[in-house]
Amino acid sequence: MQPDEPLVLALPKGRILKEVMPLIRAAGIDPEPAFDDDDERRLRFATNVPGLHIIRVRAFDVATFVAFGGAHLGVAGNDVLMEFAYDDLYAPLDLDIGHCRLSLAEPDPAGPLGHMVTDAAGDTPHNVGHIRVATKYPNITRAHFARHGIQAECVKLSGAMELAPALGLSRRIVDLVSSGSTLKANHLREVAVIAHVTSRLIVNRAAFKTRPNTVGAWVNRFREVAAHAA
Ligand SMILES: Nc1ncnc2c1ncn2[C@@H]1O[C@H](COP(=O)(O)OP(=O)(O)OP(=O)(O)O)[C@@H](O)[C@H]1O
Ligand SMILES: O=P(O)(O)OC[C@H]1O[C@H](OP(=O)(O)OP(=O)(O)O)[C@H](O)[C@@H]1O
Repeated sequence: MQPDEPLVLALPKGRILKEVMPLIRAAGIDPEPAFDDDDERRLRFATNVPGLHIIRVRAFDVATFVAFGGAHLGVAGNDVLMEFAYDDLYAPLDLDIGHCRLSLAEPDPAGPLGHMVTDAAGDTPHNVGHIRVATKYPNITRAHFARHGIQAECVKLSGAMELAPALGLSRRIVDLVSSGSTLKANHLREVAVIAHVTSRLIVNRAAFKTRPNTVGAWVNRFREVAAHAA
């Protein structure tokens, strides 16, 4: 990471992008027009700010790009930050967007999956020394159950976790919940909230130390913008 290299800001390309762009623009950053073109195949974009580029990557990869120094700044949910627990980044600012929760869910006893008291791993609601859970968050899930003295075997999925109980992968899932409508539509119920989730501004620690004037100035700018939006 050379001091004269452009600063790189990593943004998640999925659902959070719509919520984060007003903050980016309020901070005075306008990406080149191609950024808004869904057919554009480039992933790195110049902005109106000389020496500041934006990359558009998957939400789960923002933390990795920033932790490895490929990007200096980024926006990521604390679900992603908890899952990876990178030492090389820090999250100085809650942007108060992307509100949801990371929860444990299981078949709703009153619904058509209510008969599912066991899963392929043999666990029951009353015999849970070892259980199986389908999730995109195996590290958080294992740590959560370990705190309760339970060993969780995780089936790693990248989406559509809510299908797992009906199709026999696992009785339980750990996934993000916002309105609760996805759980309901799949005959599941939320049984425990593991973490409340919002999106954070994240910063590569080394970049913050070696380029305090530029990286620190952006952190301050986003702090002002977030305070004003609140
Ligand atoms: N239902 C939701 N409501 C609010 N925020 C959410 C919700 N689901 C996810 N988020 C937040 O958005 C981030 C990205 O969501 P998700 O992992 O579902 O990716 P995506 O936007 O579907 O894109 P992709 O899976 O293609 O990377 C999550 O890490 C979380 O912080
Ligand atoms: O409680 P709700 O308001 O229904 O939201 C929860 C859903 O939102 C997220 O999925 P998303 O829509 O991002 O799709 P994905 O499975 O492709 O990540 C999450 O994984 C849940 O499936």
